[in-house]
Parts: sequence; C-alpha cells; structure tokens
Amino acid sequence: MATTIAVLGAGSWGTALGMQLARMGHEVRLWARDAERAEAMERDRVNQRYLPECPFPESLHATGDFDAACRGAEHLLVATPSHAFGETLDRITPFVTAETGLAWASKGFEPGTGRLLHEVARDRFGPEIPLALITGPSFAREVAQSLPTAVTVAATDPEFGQAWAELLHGNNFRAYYTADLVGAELGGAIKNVLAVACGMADGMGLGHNTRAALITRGLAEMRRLGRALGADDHTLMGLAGIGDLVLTCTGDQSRNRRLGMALGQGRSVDEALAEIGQVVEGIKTAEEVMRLAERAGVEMPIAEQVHGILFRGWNARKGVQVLMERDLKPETD
Ligand SMILES: NC(=O)C1=CN([C@@H]2O[C@H](COP(=O)(O)OP(=O)(O)OC[C@H]3O[C@@H](n4cnc5c(N)ncnc54)[C@H](O)[C@@H]3O)[C@@H](O)[C@H]2O)C=CC1
Ligand SMILES: O=C(CO)COP(=O)(O)O
Repeated sequence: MATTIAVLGAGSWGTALGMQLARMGHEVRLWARDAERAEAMERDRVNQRYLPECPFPESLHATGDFDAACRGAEHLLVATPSHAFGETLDRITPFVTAETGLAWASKGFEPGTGRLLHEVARDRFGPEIPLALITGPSFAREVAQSLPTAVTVAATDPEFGQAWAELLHGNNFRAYYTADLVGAELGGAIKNVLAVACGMADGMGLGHNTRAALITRGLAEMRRLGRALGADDHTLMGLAGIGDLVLTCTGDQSRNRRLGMALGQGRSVDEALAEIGQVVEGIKTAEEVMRLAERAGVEMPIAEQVHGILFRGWNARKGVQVLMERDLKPETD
C-alpha cells in the first residue's frame, strides 16, 4: 500500500533510498539541511551534487523544512551520517510514534561512546517505539540506477522489519529481514574500517592475494567482535557482514576504499578527504571499533593498524609487516 515517507538526509544514500521508495509508489519527502540545495533538487528533479545522472521519480519531493517533511508522515527514515544521528533524533522526536516507528540507514557508531545506533535510539524512545535498520551491500548510485540489489532490514519487531522490507521491496531491490540488530549494525560499521585497509593495500600495489587475505581475516575480526557483543554469526556471514565487506573492499565506488587507496599512494588523510568530498565513516568508526574491541578484550589487528595509521601516524607499509609477522595460530581463532 502506498504511504507517505519522510527521508531525513539528502546525501547520496538518502537520495537513492528516497528514489527507490518513490519508484515503489510511495510519496517521499526528502529533507536536505541546505534549503537552497533542496530547492534546486525540487526544481531540477535531480540531486545534482551526489547523483547527477539519476532523475527523480515523480512522487519524490525535496524540502529544506525538516518539520514539514515529518509532519503527518507515516514512516520516518534517517539517512544522515552516523555522527549526525543523535542531533537528527533530537529534531525528529516530536514526530515519532508507535505507529511511525523509526528506521535509519546510517552505518557507524555514536561518536565518543561506541554505542550502536539502535542503543542510542532505544535509550531515547524506550521499548514502545519499533526500530529498524537498513543495511547491506548497496552503493547509492547503483540503487538510484535501479540495478539489482539485496539488503538486510534488521528490526526490533518482526512486523516492523517486514513492513520496511515491503516498503522497499521490488523493482530490482530485494530486502531480507532479521531480528539481529547487533550483528547488522556491527557488520555495516566494521566493514568500513576494513575497506580502508583493503584500499591501502591496493594503493600500495600489494596485489590480489593481500586483498583476499585482508577480506578473509577482516571477516574473522568482525565475527570475533560480533561473538563478544552478542551478534548472530549468520548475520555477519550474510548481506550485512561479508556481503557489504566484499562490496566495499573491492568496489571503487566505496569512499572508504578510496580513502585507503589515497593513503596507500602516499597522500594525507586531509588531501584524500578533500578529493572524495563525501562522508567517510571508516575514520570515526576506527576509533569506536578499537574502543569496543578493547572493552570486550577482542583482538582486531587489522582494524588496529588502520586506527594507528589514521590517528597515530603509523606507517602503512610497516603495518603490513606487523600483520605478516604476527605469531602463527590456528585459522579458526
Ligand atoms: N552512499 C552509499 O552508497 C551508502 C551510504 N550509507 C550510509 O549512509 C549514511 C549517509 O551517507 P551518504 O548519504 O553516502 O553521505 P554523503 O556524503 O553522500 O552525504 C552526506 C549528507 O549528510 C548531510 N549531513 C552532514 N551532516 C549533517 C547533519 N549534521 N545533519 C543533517 N545532514 C547532515 C550532508 O549535507 C550530505 O547531504 C552514512 O552513514 C553511510 O555510511 C549506507 C549505504 C550506502
Ligand atoms: O556502505 C556502502 C555500500 O554498502 C557505501 O560504502 P562507502 O561509504 O565506503 O562508500
């Protein structure tokens, strides 16, 4: 059934998801924090900055008015970067009810605390408000172009998860659902840090063997932290984990991979970020992953190297050496 959906955040991902929902016949209000940009999008029927080659479906409307986007909307979807999740919750709170629930598509943790975003939302709204997260291997441009894509919807309530899967599902977009928010959130966040590592290796020209080793041993790190924090391992072996890990470690559309490649080629973080000009979640996430890993007593040597290179001036080539020289151990660990 067609409904009205507010999508809060008009970067590449909010725009692409808004387009998918509009293609499914829903009335979509896409909020951009920059009112001029919202006006230009509404006038030109395209997000010129992030997805210039993808015209908007008819039932998608951009606005710079947050409250107007949310007022009367039957569903609410937050698609800001994770560092803006908390402040977006502040603004959205008056519009959230047990009927609307709250969904989001950000991948990362609360900065400074390492809390998962569903913990932040749960804390804010209590158990009465159903929550859902959309995650999985999904480059915005390919979704905007309607290329076949499959994602995971993780939700606190099965009906709410299914409802979001149904809102999105169809038109070359498949949505699976799960009750494992912890696994879905960890997978989507940690893969960004590992994509930086793979990008670095490729930037240094280390070859395909290195890339495959980083993906596989990176997955082992993800699953280890997942086990410690109560994730269902099936989730990490599915779209939200290995699926998104493979996509971002190998696909050059990934901003995290591109950051890594630039670092591997000898550019600085600031130079790389200026070139990419979009959010690179893996940077802040590297800090929070290390915080969580330390707290849980879990070894994450690849994530640790990425963190050291980003924040402590460690050398990327030396990092590879450190990883290669670690003590021998069984592969199952
Ligand atoms: N682009 C993609 O392919 C995918 C992105 N994601 C996730 O979606 C989230 C958003 O990323 P993108 O749209 O790709 O980023 P982007 O870099 O394309 O756009 C970021 C947008 O967020 C807005 N923004 C920044 N700070 C804000 C704030 N404080 N309040 C409101 N808006 C703010 C910016 O104005 C911009 O419109 C991230 O967590 C990302 O990991 C998830 C899956 C796919
Ligand atoms: O999460 C993504 C695809 O699933 C997008 O990855 P990047 O943020 O690295 O571009």
